[in-house]
Amino acid sequence: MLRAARHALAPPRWRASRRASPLTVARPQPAASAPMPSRPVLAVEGLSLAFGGTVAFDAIDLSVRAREIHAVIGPNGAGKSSLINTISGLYAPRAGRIGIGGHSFTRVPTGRLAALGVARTFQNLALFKGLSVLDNVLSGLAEARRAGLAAQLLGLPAARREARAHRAQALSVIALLELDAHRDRLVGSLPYGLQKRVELARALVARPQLLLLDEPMAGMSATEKAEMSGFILAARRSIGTAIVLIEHDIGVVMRLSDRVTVLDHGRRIATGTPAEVQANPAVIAAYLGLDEDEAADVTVGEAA
Ligand SMILES: Nc1ncnc2c1ncn2[C@@H]1O[C@H](COP(=O)(O)OP(=O)(O)OP(=O)(O)O)[C@@H](O)[C@H]1O
Repeated sequence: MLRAARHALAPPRWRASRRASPLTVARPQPAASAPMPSRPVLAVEGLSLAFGGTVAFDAIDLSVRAREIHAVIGPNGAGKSSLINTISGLYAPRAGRIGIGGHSFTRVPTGRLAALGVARTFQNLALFKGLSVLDNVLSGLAEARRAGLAAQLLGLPAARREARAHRAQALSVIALLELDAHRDRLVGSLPYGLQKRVELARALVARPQLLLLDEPMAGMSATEKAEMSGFILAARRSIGTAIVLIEHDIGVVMRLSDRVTVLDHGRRIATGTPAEVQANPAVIAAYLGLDEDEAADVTVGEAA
């Protein structure tokens, strides 16, 4: 029986023909035409994590360049979320190092993430539902606030200047993500797709060098996914942010990403361009539950 059944990654049409690669997705436009600088903003080396006896991932290398959109994909339980959670300091790895912007850590200090230029979103929404869109976006600048509480309460000039600058920054990202019309609405009153967009706005407001997106399109309709993909590209274009993207929709991944890393059972089995990865027998095998010889026999469609 195909193991694909356990993979939420494979849309039904991929399973229809055993001879069609689940990764065969036309790529309408290259995601990035500009040459990329070589220095990575994220350099993960030999990273391993276990929960007691359960290995979440092992000996993972991952390098993300400035302005790159780098997807991390893999079947359920492959270790994707655990990897992002470790990169953002929520979990302590048992081995390996994480380099961020010239600093190297065995465990990333979560309290310094914003200062390191890293922002993230979560698989499940983590917004202040009783606050407006604007206030939620402003909360993404809480760690950037320099004026002390007393200065803010007393309305001292430095605190007022900072508040004005932060508001302008928040309004600019709200405009970028086309949330202007909803600016003063309570987040809890918005449809789910818009709440995910607010979460993206909050992550972007501090203009991070590196953005970690854990399933930003989960639960979205095809139209909402297309919109969100456009906003992710706009963020990269306008802010220059490098993005690590965990996403189950392979079509989205293939269209958006510059490079893709594939995990399976906690191991990295491939890294390459979308075209390289979708032609890789080990990747096809992981998705279809075939051995590599069988996978080599699977028809792989051409990437544009
Ligand atoms: N907090 C935890 N405690 C114990 N085991 C965990 C924990 N989080 C993850 N795991 C285990 O680590 C492995 C990797 O899980 P992880 O959630 O990172 O995979 P994933 O690729 O993100 O899966 P999915 O696509 O379903 O979200 C799995 O075996 C999972 O059961």
